[in-house]
Amino acid sequence: MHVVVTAATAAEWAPALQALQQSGLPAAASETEGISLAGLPAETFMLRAPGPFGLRTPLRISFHQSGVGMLATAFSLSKLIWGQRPDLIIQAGIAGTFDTQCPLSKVFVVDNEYLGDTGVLENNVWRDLFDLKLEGADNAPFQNKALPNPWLPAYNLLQLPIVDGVTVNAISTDPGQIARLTEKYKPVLESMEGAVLHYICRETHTPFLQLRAVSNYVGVRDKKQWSIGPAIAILNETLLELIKRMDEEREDS
Ligand SMILES: O=C(O)c1cccc(C(=O)CC[C@H]2O[C@@H](n3cnc4c(=O)[nH]cnc43)[C@H](O)[C@@H]2O)c1
Repeated sequence: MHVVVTAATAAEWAPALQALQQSGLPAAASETEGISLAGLPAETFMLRAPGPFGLRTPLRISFHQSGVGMLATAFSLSKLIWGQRPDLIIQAGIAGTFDTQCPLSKVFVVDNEYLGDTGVLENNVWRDLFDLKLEGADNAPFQNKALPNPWLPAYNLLQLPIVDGVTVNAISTDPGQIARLTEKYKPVLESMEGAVLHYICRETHTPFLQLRAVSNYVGVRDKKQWSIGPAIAILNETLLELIKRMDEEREDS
């Protein structure tokens, strides 16, 4: 089984990569493109030896940097999927939250994703592709105007809290925009790549999981109030725990 961990920036998965490098697990040069963008060693880690009689294939973990935003992510994830056909893609990243009661650094998995800035803002009313009748509510890959993750029951092995997310090209700063997105989609998280993962993986039938740690409250522009370091630390601890659980579950099966 080949699992690819992808993030907008290499910084978001660097602690997990480092932990695997220091673990002594066998590492092989990976064909994963994108990782070289970060100037980091291209490696694929093999967890556990194949089972008795060599019947079980090892769990292969490799790392991929998609770039920030929808455009870079769409290109690099498409290339990754068509080139390597991974068995699972885990998008690991930081995110803003719309929930002012949510503690910073909390880790979630995302079910429904929405495109938060594809449409038109007219007289202060936000109309998305479905309102504009440019897309059908259930036209693939959409389902009920959203991009849900049907693989969540299979891969949310740590039973992390499940929330919905909205994806934007430009981080939301305007209170009016934040209110419109909150009212229309009721998202807990905002990212710049999530919906792309859901869209492309649904289209290509590639299992996926979006794992996000909260780094900031949406709309807060003072970077000193962001909590990027702690969010990345807990995100990577969770990622390693998930990989370990995945490996154990394969051992049991
Ligand atoms: O501070 C800025 O001006 C700025 C402009 C563009 C991007 C950033 C990032 O730090 C984004 C990195 C990464 O983090 C995700 N992210 C984190 N918080 C949010 C948010 O409130 N809204 C949307 N995305 C967010 C995003 O997925 C980026 O890839 C800073």
